[in-house]
Amino acid sequence: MRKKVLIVGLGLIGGSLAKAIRAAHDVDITGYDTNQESLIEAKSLGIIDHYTAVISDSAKAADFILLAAPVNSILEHIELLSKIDLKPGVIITDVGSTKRQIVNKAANVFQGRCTFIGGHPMAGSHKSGVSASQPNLFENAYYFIVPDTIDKTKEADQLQTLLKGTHAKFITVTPDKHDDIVGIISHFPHLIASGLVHHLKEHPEQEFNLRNLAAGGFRDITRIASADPVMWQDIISNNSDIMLKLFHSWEEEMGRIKTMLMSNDRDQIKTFFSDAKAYRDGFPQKEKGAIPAYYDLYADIPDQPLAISDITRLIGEADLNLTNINIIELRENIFGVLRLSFPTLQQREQAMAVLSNNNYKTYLND
Ligand SMILES: NC(=O)c1ccc[n+]([C@@H]2O[C@H](COP(=O)([O-])OP(=O)(O)OC[C@H]3O[C@@H](n4cnc5c(N)ncnc54)[C@H](O)[C@@H]3O)[C@@H](O)[C@H]2O)c1
Ligand SMILES: O=C(O)C(=O)C[C@]1(C(=O)O)C=C[C@@H](O)C=C1
Repeated sequence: MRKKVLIVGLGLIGGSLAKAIRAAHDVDITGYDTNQESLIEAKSLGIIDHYTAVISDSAKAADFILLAAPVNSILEHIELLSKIDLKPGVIITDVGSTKRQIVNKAANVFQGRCTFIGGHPMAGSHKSGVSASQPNLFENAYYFIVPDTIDKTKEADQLQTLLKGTHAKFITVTPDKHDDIVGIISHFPHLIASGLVHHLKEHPEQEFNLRNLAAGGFRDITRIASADPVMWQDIISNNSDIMLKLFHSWEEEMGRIKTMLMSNDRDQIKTFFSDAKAYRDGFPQKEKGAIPAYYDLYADIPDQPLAISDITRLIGEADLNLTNINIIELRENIFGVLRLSFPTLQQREQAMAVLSNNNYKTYLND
């Protein structure tokens, strides 16, 4: 019999997981989402087999339940599931970006009656919704597996087998360790990115229309500020104690920079940048999670009508999956640069070949 999977929340992550699971297994997938349109779209794309407006019957029949809604909705669903008579042996997991409250809540309400193993794939996007989902979103990304204190090796293996189509690299950590790690690498940077946008928005020189002048650098560093506010509201409020701890070290860092500028010591300024560059350049290039979120290709575009549509047509005809497109700079009568993002290295290489064969100049900037 085909195993039954219930996915609660069919957005970017739920939809991408459904696609990855389907790619590796012949399973029966039911979707539940408060947004009816997501369900209809998921069904019509063949991501799910069925959808439901109430989860109880599908939950009772499920072998695996994946909670992929925002963090607070995951907490609500854990509570709800604890009141349903679930199938013996069912494995429940989630993808929420914080883990202490989720794993604790599950341990408290399930009381060992069924298996809950927290999860968190370290890949994503500032885009949301099932239409942005991709089967290979998690390829080579780290995927945190976060059991509670009870030994759940056998069930964790079963979960990883279900998720093998993600081609992610599983790493087991405690809830405390998880929230500390993602605090520094994901949540705190998100606060800073949104803070930088506010900083620009509140700047007095608004008659120069600063947001139009903000070029590639500002756009790159603030890309994640375009992510879904509800998702981030839940993440930050669940991890606020760790954010507050990180503010101490951040303020110290800002203080060091300020002192360096006040002394205007040119050697020290150079060392500041060269140390940061050396550390960042040492990040693994071909793995997702750290950098790059996508595989970016840059192409010169002449200031001619239809140049962009010609490039996207060539990429579409080659059956390549363009995950993002961004015009870095385009002024009259000069070349602009188009940043094209692809989900895999291989697709980027194919796009490079297609564009070069059609006389477009392309670059990498990894
Ligand atoms: N986006 C990322 O980069 C990323 C990466 C890893 C983990 N996560 C985590 O994954 C989860 C989902 O994020 P996403 O990016 O897929 O968001 P998304 O907005 O694309 O999808 C969330 C889906 O959940 C649905 N939903 C909201 N409340 C619900 C409820 N009460 N019951 C059922 N469905 C509900 C929404 O309608 C939406 O379809 C979040 O917990 C987030 O923290 C996100
Ligand atoms: O690539 C992005 O846009 C993301 O923000 C992805 C990102 C991250 O911070 O790296 C965001 C939240 C998740 O919990 C995991 C991944």
